[in-house]
Amino acid sequence: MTSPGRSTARRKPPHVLANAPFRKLWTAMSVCSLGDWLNLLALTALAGNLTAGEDYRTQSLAVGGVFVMKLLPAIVLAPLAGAFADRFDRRLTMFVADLSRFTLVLSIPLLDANYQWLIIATFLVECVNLFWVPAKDATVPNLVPKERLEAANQLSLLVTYGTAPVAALLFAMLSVAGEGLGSLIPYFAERDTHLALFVNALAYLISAFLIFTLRDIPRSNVAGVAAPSVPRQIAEGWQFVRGDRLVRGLIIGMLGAFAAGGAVIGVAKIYVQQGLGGGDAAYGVVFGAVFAGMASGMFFGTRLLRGLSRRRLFGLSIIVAGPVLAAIALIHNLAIVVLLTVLLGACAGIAWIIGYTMIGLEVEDQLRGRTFSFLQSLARVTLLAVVAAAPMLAGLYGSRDVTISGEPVYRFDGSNLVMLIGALLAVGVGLLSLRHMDDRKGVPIIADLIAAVRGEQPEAEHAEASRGVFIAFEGGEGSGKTTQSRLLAIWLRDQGYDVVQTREPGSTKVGMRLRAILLDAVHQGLSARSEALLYAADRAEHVEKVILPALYRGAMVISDRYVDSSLAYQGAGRSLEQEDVARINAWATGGLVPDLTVLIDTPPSIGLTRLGGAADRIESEPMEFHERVRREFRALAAAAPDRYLVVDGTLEQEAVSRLIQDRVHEILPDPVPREAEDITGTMPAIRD
Ligand SMILES: Nc1ncnc2c1ncn2[C@@H]1O[C@H](COP(=O)(O)OP(=O)(O)OP(=O)(O)O)[C@@H](O)[C@H]1O
Ligand SMILES: Cc1cn([C@H]2C[C@H](O)[C@@H](COP(=O)(O)O)O2)c(=O)[nH]c1=O
Repeated sequence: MTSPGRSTARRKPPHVLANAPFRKLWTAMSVCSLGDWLNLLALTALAGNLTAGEDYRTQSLAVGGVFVMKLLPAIVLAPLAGAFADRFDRRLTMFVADLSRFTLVLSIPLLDANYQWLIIATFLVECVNLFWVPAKDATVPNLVPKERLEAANQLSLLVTYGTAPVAALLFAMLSVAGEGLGSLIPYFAERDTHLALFVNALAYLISAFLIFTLRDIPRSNVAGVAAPSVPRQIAEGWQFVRGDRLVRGLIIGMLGAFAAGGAVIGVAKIYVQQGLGGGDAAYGVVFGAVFAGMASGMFFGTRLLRGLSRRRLFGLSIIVAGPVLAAIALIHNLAIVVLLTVLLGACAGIAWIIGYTMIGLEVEDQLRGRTFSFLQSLARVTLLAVVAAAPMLAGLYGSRDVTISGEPVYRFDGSNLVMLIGALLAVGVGLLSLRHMDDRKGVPIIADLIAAVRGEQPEAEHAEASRGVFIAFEGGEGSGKTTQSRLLAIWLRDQGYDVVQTREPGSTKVGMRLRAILLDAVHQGLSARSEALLYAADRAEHVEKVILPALYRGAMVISDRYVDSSLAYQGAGRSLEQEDVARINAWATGGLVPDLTVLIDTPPSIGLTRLGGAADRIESEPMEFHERVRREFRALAAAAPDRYLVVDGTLEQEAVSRLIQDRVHEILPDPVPREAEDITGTMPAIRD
């Protein structure tokens, strides 16, 4: 038996944080992010406290005003700030921005600011942030080699969001400490949020110092292209998104989740204060619970439900957020609300990570940046609209007591109402995106969920066929499927496996005739539905006559194309309803799903030029057709990453083979079947 062709170990490049200038910038980023979150908490809490004596409506609007001021500059001034970052000395921009933020934040406690100054200072701090962030983003590539850029960006993202729960905890602690300090230093008495604001200002000062000492940032910069305005980004992004059903479903889901989250953020301070009777510390804990939940959802959620289709998990997590939010709205108990908030955050975390990953994989390289900025711009606008509207709505509704025999037994106020509306929105949006994206139509979602919770594979008619291993190769024309399936079969046979190498269409007697009908260029004008049915008919024959018998006897089956080809070519390519194509194929195959699908992802512009001879009926389709096919393949892989290996088909053949072997190696059974070992075990000992 030959040993498997593992890739030779390469020397690991040093961790991106080993790079001293980047480490310094990253430390400044971390301190600033912590300051930013602390700022949000302290200012919304202060707005609530400054209007504590006022009626419910005034208080709601006061807190809402802070959120509006925090989001408004990003929408109005972002392109200007981006252009500034490209034209001026970035180090100086960041240093001056840090000092300005320090002064503005410090002015609030020092001047014992009233609400008007609080709002003005909030707006100005956010304007300054708009200059700091693009200058920082533009600096990272100056400090980090190209191959470590992705790792550097991941670390930036980690501190941007990872500091939120830390800031929430710090805020809760500073609020308690501020109260204690009040009895020692009279200044802090009745000024609960001031200590947090001092710490917030200090964070900006520390960042200013770090940036000042960071000499590696180039002084002059090449003038870049200014970022397009938010409305333009939205209009451009929509052009692409509206044509893609999956991305549309993802964006609807993510924006709905944002809107529901915005509703909670907008009323959180008032809800904790009025509904739960909590102070600033409780507000900090509830705020932190959202982020702790998000982090655990991103990390554990997708791992726990590994077997569930990603598309289903995405929709389900948004739907489940609805009842959780409704429970938060109605149960007036701080401990229970904190636990439910962690669960709510987990749902949001699952949806966010799946959505982001799927968009990243689904969207073409050259469109990805635009799609993300479209999503971000729309998310900002949605958040601004909801965060501004939520407290207003809460204020308009006011607060009402539910009475029994004249006795007040329950208080239902505007924040409860807003959260209930948010809950309904989450359920509606979750259902809508599930409708857009479900890839297992006809399979009951509850059964799927139970199977996933138990760690089982989704149910199929041919569960008993699982003695063998079924590997499918997918990809566009000339991507390298035939080459790689042949090489894999040789590699496996070398190791003693019983291998059946097959293909679609045309691996049975009937199938060969169907292949001729399907691919012969004389059959132009074949209707899309007939085409889909003919491919499904070939597949039904293939599964019954070739694949299942081989799997039953424990063989490794390698098929060049399977169901995904129909979803990509007939579904996306011919624009048939995806769920119809999925349904006829689920019926044709009895639900047999490959253990692993290897997608060889090759741009059609390259794959088509690799083919020799006259183009067949499908190869001669226009380039947009093949682009749609490629996108769908990638989306299918993104929806169930555990069951797919996506390989870059433009790599050298040997490199592609090695990646495939590495992945297949993980699912290989013992080449000698257990029964054979049992038999060997009972053989009489060989004597001379
Ligand atoms: N990684 C690669 N780099 C360059 N050329 C390749 C690579 N893989 C395969 N080829 C070549 O591209 C051509 C098409 O390969 P192959 O037949 O394996 O593709 P395919 O995906 O099966 O195509 P189709 O589905 O259209 O039959 C062959 O000439 C093959 O030698
Ligand atoms: C299985 C399957 C295939 N097709 C298309 C894709 C290709 O153009 C041909 C098969 O040719 P190959 O050289 O053997 O790859 O058929 C399809 O449209 N739908 C399917 O389900």
